[in-house]
Amino acid sequence: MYNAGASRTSGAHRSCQKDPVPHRDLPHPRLEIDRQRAEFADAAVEDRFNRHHLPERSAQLKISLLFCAAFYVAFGATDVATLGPTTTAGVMIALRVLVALIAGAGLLAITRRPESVRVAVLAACNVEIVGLAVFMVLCWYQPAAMTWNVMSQALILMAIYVNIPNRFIYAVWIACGSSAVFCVMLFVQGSLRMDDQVALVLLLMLGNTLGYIGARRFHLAQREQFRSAILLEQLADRDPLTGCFNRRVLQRGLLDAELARARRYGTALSVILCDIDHFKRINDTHGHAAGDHVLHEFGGLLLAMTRETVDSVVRYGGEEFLMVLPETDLDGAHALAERIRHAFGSTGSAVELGQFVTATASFGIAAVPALDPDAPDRPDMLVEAADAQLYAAKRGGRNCVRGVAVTAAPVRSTA
Ligand SMILES: Nc1nc2c(ncn2[C@@H]2O[C@H](COP(=O)(O)OP(=O)(O)OP(=O)(O)O)[C@@H](O)[C@H]2O)c(=O)[nH]1
Repeated sequence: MYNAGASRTSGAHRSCQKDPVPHRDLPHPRLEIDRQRAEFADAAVEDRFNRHHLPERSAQLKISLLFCAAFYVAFGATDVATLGPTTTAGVMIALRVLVALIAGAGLLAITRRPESVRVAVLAACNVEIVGLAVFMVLCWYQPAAMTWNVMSQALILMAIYVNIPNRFIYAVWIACGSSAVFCVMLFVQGSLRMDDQVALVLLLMLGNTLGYIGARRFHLAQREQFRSAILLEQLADRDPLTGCFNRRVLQRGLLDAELARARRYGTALSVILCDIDHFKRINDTHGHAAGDHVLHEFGGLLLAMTRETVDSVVRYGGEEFLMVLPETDLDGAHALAERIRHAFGSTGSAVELGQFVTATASFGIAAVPALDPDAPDRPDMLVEAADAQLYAAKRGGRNCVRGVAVTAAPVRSTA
């Protein structure tokens, strides 16, 4: 990968910014799904997926927490009916209220931190773990209602697997762990006949198996859909001949975002408009397919010589390309353009067996200097300035680089 040196600094500010447009395609292995965990294998992609689904997940979680709180407290009536107005019944109701409070705290946390995936996961885990622990205590003190309680446990399992949005792996651990504890309690308590105990254990195993299969299918299907959407978006943003971005990416605000970022952080920004010289002649002499091949090679060279995840290369027109170079000043952009010009002009493109075409390219640069209070605020000003420089390069004999610093202050140009 090309390293532009001192005048092109690292993308330190960029990592904390939200990109309107991805700079390069995510390579396909990063979109792999770990089918056991039912999550994307790459943590960054999984995070992107979670953020995308957070509003819808939070809305569902809020409803689930409300229902949990309401039903936990409502079932307190059965404690009083079974045990009468005793201290044990009072303690049970207090425990039920505790679960409702935990659910309420989760609801409050999600409302206050709607942007946090961690808070949503924590709220789901807390209510599940505390709710199940309290449920075990309630069951322990009501051995006569054990059959009903196993059925309740099976329904709670469904809520954990399906209704309460959580990480699949956490749901599996919490549901299976609580079922195991429940089975141990069933045997230790010994309030049921052995055949009933075995039947109830099988019932819990069935609940977990069905829940596992259903939840896993749901988690995988959601991620497969997300992956397809990403791949389609990548296809829509790319020019199939060169692999560079197409103009749609500019319409989606790539340059606007980079200019806004440069102005905000006081960093430099350069754009280079470049055009293959006498390209029509290549088409006319060697045919359109050969022209396509030269375009393909030129696009590949631009991509290879710019910084992955930082710079963007857009096929701007037929044989014209626009490079957007954040944190790059005029000297840095000029040096890069010279390197590309030299690399392209000195290597031919094999257009047929044993037949090479050599071509040259011209470059026009417009650069916003770092810490410039008069930096332009319209991206079209940059593109127009780069276009004027490209025109000057063409008029100046082609196969050369022209550049200008775009600012309200006196301009400096390079030749
Ligand atoms: N093979 C091929 N040719 C294309 C493509 N897009 C545009 N062109 C051709 O590129 C040529 C551009 O020609 P001009 O605009 O005259 O520019 P030029 O011949 O490069 O001359 P200068 O830019 O002045 O050096 C036209 O003949 C277009 O048909 C493409 O995708 N493939």
